[in-house]
Amino acid sequence: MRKNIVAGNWKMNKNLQEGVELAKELNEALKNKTVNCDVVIGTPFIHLASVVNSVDTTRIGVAAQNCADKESGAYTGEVSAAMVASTGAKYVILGHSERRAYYHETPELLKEKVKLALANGLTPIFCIGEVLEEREANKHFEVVKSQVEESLFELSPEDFSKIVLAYEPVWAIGTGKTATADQAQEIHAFIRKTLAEKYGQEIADNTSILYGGSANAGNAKELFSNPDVDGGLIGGASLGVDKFMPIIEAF
Ligand SMILES: O=C(CO)COP(=O)(O)O
Repeated sequence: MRKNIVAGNWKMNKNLQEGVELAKELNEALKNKTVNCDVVIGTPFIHLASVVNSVDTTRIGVAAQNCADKESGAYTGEVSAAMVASTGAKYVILGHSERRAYYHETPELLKEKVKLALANGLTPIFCIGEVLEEREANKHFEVVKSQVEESLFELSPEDFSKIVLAYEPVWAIGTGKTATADQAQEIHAFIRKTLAEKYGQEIADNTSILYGGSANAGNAKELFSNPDVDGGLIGGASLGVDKFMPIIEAF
């Protein structure tokens, strides 16, 4: 059966010392506590190794927020999937709308990143989601469908079954405007149906589909109570244990 996952995406926040401190605080808060979801934190690259060494990685999975589309070599400034994996990180967030919009990441490029992440044993948390104009034009279903088709549907069923999806409507990210529980359920169910048509019901049923976009302690319970919402990818509210723990405990 699919897993419930609450994943933090710190984005470009926290210097190294602050990041390690936050990771340690979260580790402490989770100690001796039973929670009903897997917990992941997505840190900047330079934090990865220190954060991995600061937490019980059987309780907290560590994620990079990106990786290169090339294996290795003369690509100044890039960080490969193998390098990410060598830190002990287990996940990589790929296809975030901020990377698509600000760094011009294309479906083709993301396809390469996903392949390399999988080849290096990382679990991709693959982000999809429409912008406001697409939602208003009622195009959100076709947008998310093509996002998964374009970057993921060449994967073998075995590889696809290692993917975690995150539906993040761009209009809800960092805006304080969350999708309603019904809007989230409607599109998550549609995404699962899309997966079932391609890979069969069993793989679709086993794929975790997270919601992201202004999720917080106040709305997490309602969002997560939907049958097709398997957790959250949390930005702002993952930057403090006081805000992140209640979301973890919403399951
Ligand atoms: O983009 C997000 C997570 O990847 C969501 O960010 P916020 O939770 O800050 O809206």
